[in-house]
Amino acid sequence: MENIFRSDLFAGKTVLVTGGGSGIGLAIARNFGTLGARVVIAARDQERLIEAGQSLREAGIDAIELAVNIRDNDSVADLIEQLELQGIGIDVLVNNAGGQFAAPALDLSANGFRSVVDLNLTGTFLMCQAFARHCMNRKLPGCIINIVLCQANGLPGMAHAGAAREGVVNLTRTLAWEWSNLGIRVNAVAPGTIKTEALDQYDPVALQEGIDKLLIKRMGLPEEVAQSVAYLASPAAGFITGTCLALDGGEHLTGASPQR
Ligand SMILES: CCCCCCC/C=C/C(=O)SCCNC(=O)CCNC(=O)[C@H](O)C(C)(C)COP(=O)(O)OP(=O)(O)OC[C@H]1O[C@@H](n2cnc3c(N)ncnc32)[C@H](O)[C@@H]1OP(=O)(O)O
Ligand SMILES: NC(=O)C1=CN([C@@H]2O[C@H](COP(=O)(O)OP(=O)(O)OC[C@H]3O[C@@H](n4cnc5c(N)ncnc54)[C@H](OP(=O)(O)O)[C@@H]3O)[C@@H](O)[C@H]2O)C=CC1
Repeated sequence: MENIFRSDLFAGKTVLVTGGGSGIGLAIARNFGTLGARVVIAARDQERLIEAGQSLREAGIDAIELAVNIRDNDSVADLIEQLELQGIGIDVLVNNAGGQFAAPALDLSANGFRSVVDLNLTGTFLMCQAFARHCMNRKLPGCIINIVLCQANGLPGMAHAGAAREGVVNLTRTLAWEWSNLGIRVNAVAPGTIKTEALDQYDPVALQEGIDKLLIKRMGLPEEVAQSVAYLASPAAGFITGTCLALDGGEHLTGASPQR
């Protein structure tokens, strides 16, 4: 897909993308790298992360991979400490790591609910907090973009994820308030169904039914998410904070979420 941005837009900037070893996160990292940024990709699966890092470097991108489990505060602190020890300052944080499983609310165990909230809400908060402290230490501004998912009409079949992601949208607004005096802009992007390998875990018939109900009848592309994220991180979005951008083929209007 054509890149609409200037190729040196993020020269001199460093962008940290959680879950950057696969799917949407890797597309986001590749896009920032193509636009001149150094990128740090962080996730749990080291093998996949290294392979992703190599693919970025082969494309001429300055890429570093580091391990993190965003659900674990010590792991998050360790990630930031490693970056600081290496003299790497982060300008943009993209909280992309996340996920869930499909299950009717009546069947969800307390632990199953908690694990999805832990990953998507608590994990995102821990990363945001560590990043804000890092910005304070550097005495420099920053930018956070939280990837959520289209939950505006509720998320039947994924109550835990809907609650967690709506929590992240509210967190986005609150942190935009609290950290405006630090020069940190905080925004979110809410994708609908985006064509990545992670969709293999969902029923293809249900997926197609959802797409048929959209205003734009196709899946979104990871590159489309990546360009929206780049826009929100760019100076062109310098007056935007506390928002959530729906990138979903109109799903937030049509309520096309299938019974998952
Ligand atoms: C119809 C299609 C709609 C498509 C919409 C598409 C929109 C969204 C797309 C995406 O988000 S793409 C997704 C990207 N990746 C993922 O979703 C995978 C992420 N999953 C995970 O990381 C983990 O599975 C998890 C959800 C965080 C859970 O990990 P954890 O290590 O905490 O799990 P466990 O310790 O194994 O289990 C904890 C608890 O949860 C229950 N559980 C786990 N998986 C399932 C499952 N598939 N079904 C039911 N229950 C599950 C598990 O049983 C444990 O509960 P207890 O048994 O202890 O009560
Ligand atoms: N594809 C879609 O249709 C949509 C996806 N989304 C969201 O976009 C994001 C990316 O999705 P997508 O690329 O499709 O799926 P992926 O499964 O490829 O991406 C999820 C990423 O999160 C990382 N991750 C998961 N748990 C943790 C953890 N505890 N700590 C650190 N990293 C973690 C995974 O890496 P690892 O396992 O190595 O840790 C993986 O790289 C997710 O938050 C997803 O829910 C939102 C709407 C739609």
